[in-house]
Amino acid sequence: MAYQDAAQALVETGRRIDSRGWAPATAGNYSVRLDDGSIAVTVSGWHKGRLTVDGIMRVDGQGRALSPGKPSAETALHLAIYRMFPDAGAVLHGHSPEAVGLSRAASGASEWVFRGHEMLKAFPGTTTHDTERSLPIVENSQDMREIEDAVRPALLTPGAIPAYLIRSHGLYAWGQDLAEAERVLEGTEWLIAAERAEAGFRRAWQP
Ligand SMILES: CSC[C@@H](O)[C@@H](O)C(=O)COP(=O)(O)O
Ligand SMILES: [Zn+2]
Repeated sequence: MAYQDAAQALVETGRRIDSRGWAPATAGNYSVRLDDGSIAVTVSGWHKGRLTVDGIMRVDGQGRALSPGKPSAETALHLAIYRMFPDAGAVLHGHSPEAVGLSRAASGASEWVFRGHEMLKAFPGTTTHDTERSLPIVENSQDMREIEDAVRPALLTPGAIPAYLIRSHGLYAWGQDLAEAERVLEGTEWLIAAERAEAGFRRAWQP
């Protein structure tokens, strides 16, 4: 993707993610891998529902700025995904209350397993509901290297989905392009919301 197209697409993605309540305050960050191997990424501190193309910049594979601005504080996590997965073309990060609530309720757990949902087919390569997929959960840190080191083994496990959850922080999702990354983010958010609803109904109907 060329830079101008990527910047415009990221602005529109930010509006959609914010409209779902997954980008409150200045939370979240987004990126796209460009044709020349550099990365278009959100500038740190922008409200992601109010992005303009001035809120997008370019960095190289080491996170060094190639255009004016301070890249997202979590740029290193985006770069880690691009390094691990050569086919990844876009990374999205949101802070939905549901995803963060799940990560805190499952305190101490290193994963949350989704079983039997038709929505599992939102994950690339999953063709049936009759299976299970694990969402890795890692502890939060202000040291991006710690998060990357903690999550890498789970992400490289065969059958891993292109998403993980940072406890008390938010959800990362990626795909070969922005549309696929958004589908994974949305599918994962839906699965979390459905399981929360299920838990509520089960509680309500307990004798
Ligand atoms: C509400 S602050 C959230 C930030 O600390 C961070 O987690 C985040 O997602 C956005 O940081 P940013 O540097 O704007 O990309
Ligand atoms: Zn964040």
